[in-house]
Amino acid sequence: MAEETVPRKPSCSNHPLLQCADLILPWLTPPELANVSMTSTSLRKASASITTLRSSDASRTFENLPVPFHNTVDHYPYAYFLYTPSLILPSAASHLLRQPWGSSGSVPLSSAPRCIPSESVSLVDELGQSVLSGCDCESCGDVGSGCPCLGFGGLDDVGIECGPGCGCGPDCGNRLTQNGVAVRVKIVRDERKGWCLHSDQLIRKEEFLFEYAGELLTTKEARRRHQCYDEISSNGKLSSALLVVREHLPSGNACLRLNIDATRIGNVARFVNHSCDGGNLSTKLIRSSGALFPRLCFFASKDIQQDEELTFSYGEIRKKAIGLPCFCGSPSCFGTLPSEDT
Ligand SMILES: C[S@@+](CC[C@H](N)C(=O)[O-])C[C@H]1O[C@@H](n2cnc3c(N)ncnc32)[C@H](O)[C@@H]1O
Repeated sequence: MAEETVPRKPSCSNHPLLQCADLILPWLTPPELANVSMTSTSLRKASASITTLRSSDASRTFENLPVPFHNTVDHYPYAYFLYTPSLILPSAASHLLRQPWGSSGSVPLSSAPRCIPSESVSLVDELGQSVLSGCDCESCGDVGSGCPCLGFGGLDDVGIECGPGCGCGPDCGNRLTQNGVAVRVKIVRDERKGWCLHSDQLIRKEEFLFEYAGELLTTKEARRRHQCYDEISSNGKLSSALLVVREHLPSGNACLRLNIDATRIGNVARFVNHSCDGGNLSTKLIRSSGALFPRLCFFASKDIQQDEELTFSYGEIRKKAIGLPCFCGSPSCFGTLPSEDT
């Protein structure tokens, strides 16, 4: 005899969105997640667990070490931005509209592009001699090994590492800055400065910390975005992270301008705040043999204790200007943050 079938009311766990919540929710922005969480108790719980996972690692598992958020001053659990562990060209960035963040399964590290896909280049001096040719070594971390990349001199304030133009592989010891964030850091909320990057371990003077990753822009596009960000950030709604770096080329007459925007897509370096006394970080451009562009890398300019905030100088203030207020707290504080107009 056939059993009597009682039509069931659809339960919450049968909600189509809940059944694939783990697949969909990690792709949502914070406002979208908040909207979804209001629709049922189960989705509220699922959204809460996404938020917990997001605040436990800003790097979306792209880095070797998790980078947690800590906030005891207001209700923001994390800052929302897309993550890239290395420089990215705008053509690639424009395709990157969303990125999963907060799924219980992690994104495999191998899917993270570590270097911008660049064509092999060779830099030449005024006589047309190649000054950065790469090496044929299979392994050249040893200073005594005679690797030409280690012995190179000629560009002031520019470090040289092995790169795509070399015969060695990713494990070569002369690729110190090419493996993502090298020290334990955390992102701490401050009432006046917003998010701040802090050390979560003792860091020794001259140790490498991380590079400044983001979108590599043309100067025209950087100027356009600067103007746009200035307008929005004047009402306190945006913390822009567009950095301009100038590299003087060997001839002394030419200057390469790098515009790196980490506002929408970036890495942990986008949380480093300004300090008028220069802070505890110094920057250096690192060229890798065969890579088209140098990368801006951060090193400790002094010993840094665990929990100390990591800061550097955003630039000089040459004239009195009306700008965003500076709260660096150093005795030499100028009162205003450096910008293109100061
Ligand atoms: C690159 S972001 C740094 C991270 C930023 N605090 C955040 O919450 O995302 C630069 C912005 O941080 C803030 N900032 C950086 N240094 C500061 C300082 N010394 N005093 C006040 N605000 C600062 C300004 O809003 C600036 O536009």
